Amino acid sequence: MAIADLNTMDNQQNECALTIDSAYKRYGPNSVVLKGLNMNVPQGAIYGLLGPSGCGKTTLLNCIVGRMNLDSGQIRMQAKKKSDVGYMPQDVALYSNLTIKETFNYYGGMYGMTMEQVDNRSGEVIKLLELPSDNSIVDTLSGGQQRRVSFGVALLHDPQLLILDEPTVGLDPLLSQSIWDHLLKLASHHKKSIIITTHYIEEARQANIVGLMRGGCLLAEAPPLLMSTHGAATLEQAFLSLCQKQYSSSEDELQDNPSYPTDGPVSSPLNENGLFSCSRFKAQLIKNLLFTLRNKPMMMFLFGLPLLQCTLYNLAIGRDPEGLKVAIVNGELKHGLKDCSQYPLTGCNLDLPLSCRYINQIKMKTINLIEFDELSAARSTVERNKAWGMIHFASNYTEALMERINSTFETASPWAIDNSDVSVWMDMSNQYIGNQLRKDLITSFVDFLQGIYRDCNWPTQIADIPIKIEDPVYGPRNPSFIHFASPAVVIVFEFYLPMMFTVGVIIQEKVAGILERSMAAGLTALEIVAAHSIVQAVVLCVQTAVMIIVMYHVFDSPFVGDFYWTTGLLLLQGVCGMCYGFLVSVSSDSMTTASMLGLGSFFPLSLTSGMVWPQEGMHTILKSVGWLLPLSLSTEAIRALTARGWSINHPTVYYGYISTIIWIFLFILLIRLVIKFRGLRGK
Ligand SMILES: Nc1ncnc2c1ncn2[C@@H]1O[C@H](COP(=O)(O)OP(=O)(O)OP(=O)(O)O)[C@@H](O)[C@H]1O
Repeated sequence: MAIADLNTMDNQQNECALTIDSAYKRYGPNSVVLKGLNMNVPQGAIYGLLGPSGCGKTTLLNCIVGRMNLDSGQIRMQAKKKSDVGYMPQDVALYSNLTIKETFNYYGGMYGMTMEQVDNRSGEVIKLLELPSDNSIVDTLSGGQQRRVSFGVALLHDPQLLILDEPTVGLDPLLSQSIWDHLLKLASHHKKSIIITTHYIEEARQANIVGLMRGGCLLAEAPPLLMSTHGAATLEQAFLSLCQKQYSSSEDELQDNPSYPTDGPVSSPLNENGLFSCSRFKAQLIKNLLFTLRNKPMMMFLFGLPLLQCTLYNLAIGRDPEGLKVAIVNGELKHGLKDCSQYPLTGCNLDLPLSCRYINQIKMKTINLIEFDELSAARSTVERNKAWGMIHFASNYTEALMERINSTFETASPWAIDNSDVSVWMDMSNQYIGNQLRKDLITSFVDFLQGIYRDCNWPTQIADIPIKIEDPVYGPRNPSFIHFASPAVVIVFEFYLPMMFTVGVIIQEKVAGILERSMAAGLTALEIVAAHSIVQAVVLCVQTAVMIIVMYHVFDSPFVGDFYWTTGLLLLQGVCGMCYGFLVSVSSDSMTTASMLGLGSFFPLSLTSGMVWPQEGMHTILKSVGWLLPLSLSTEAIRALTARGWSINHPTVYYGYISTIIWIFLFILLIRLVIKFRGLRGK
């Protein structure tokens, strides 16, 4: 039973609401879904597309409404604009935290309806579909109620062509029948054309025309009665015999056929309704605001995270370690450290044990000394990780030190030199703590020696190393790691927070099929970007303010530069992060891929930004290309602005601006390329 044999409609071409010729579509070389499918949907008829699961019904509808393109073939439609079509996808595809009314307002905006029109139509639809109160949040509705809202969205703007992907799944038989009655009325009284997919033969019987689909081909299309009289007693039998015929034919071999036609892509003839419409933009913006404001975990994430991260950063990082334990063996004190309490710690008493004065100086650095009699016991404590190092004073330390002080390089004896050395063994497995202890021991010694010189009225400069560190040109006298890293931390947060927000919102909508449904209703990429950017801009301003207050006011990261240029660069960095977020969103089809792209880039970008280590200390290769990355030059610019007070005239600052602007344009270019080659939805 060929299609031509069953096609009894004269001059159908002229009366068709939709005609499809030789449609081919595949998802991959071994996944051909549509195989030369032909289809004719008459004007003012219900066309029941009947076929088993996986035969390609949804793929076909997606190509008709413009959610994806055919690889080859032709689609002709009487409907010209996307708003002439009402589409109900298989998934519910609704914003879960909007009310029914807000959902209708949103789609009304997509279709360019006035508020009054939306109010009137939504009232009719709610009544017809027996929906609960229009203030009910979609998420609180049952599965069946959500499907009815989704159906209501397709009916809302009274389109001339309705495309419904399994609208009656999950509905009770009475409601299903009332929906079918309404569809029959729409077709017969209002001359609406309706394509409806279903698995159920019983249901398809009510359609004016039934298209039997299997394995990507339309086996036959005709009124149900006529189909059953063409050699088969029932619709079921007609379907069965067609399936058997197809099985013995060679159509199934198409998958391996190297001559798969690829003269496409062939897109839906429905035009885009213009690149930008105020009505759609407004609907999208209101929806974004409601979606963000109602999403409490997201609100906490957006505003709580910068606060928490900046506070934690300041509390957890950059402080000098305190109370470090060090073992001590003092050979010149008979009864151990308690002897020190008998001796004065000031004055020019050069015959008393001077090691006590040095020990006192060490204690001022908040080092905790643990006393031992034997070197072996002290060493074992360090080896057992109970102390970070050990110090040893020889039994005649004071005598040797005084001889060393009083001698010249000609008269100093090896005995004096040996015994006046304070021997130190360190646990250097922790570089930061090891270096800190070493520095503390050396500076304590200089302070101790200068104290003796002062008390003995000798010139104290002699006891110092002959380098005079004057006031710094930039920065404080004792800079900390936290001050070094804070520009990079601010830049990294400023880049990644908008990136995560953008990815979170877009991918969530994409995965749920909501984005595609809105785009099938006419929403354009420009409107999506514009509406998201406005919400993102507000969020970004608040996040930036939070970070500036916490980093530079609550805590004491240096900020000596121009406030406006600094804030400007931070906001620009946020825009750059948002653009990267859009790029990740259009390149990913799932939250997992998006997370991998986001997290995968976080470490390389933050490590090379100078957050952990100065760029000057990186490997030569990295140093030569690292400045090309999006966070490197902007981090240096923020450091120059906040810590050095340089202005926009300085190359370090304007290079930061230029680099960020170039990256923004680069991301936009990449977004356009990805959309061009794989579409917003992906292939
Ligand atoms: N994005 C995709 N990538 C790869 N294969 C896909 C994709 N979408 C669908 N397919 C495959 O294409 C075939 C047809 O799927 P489609 O959803 O069009 O079938 P269907 O007839 O609508 O099924 P159902 O009635 O169960 O919804 C299936 O084998 C499916 O696995």
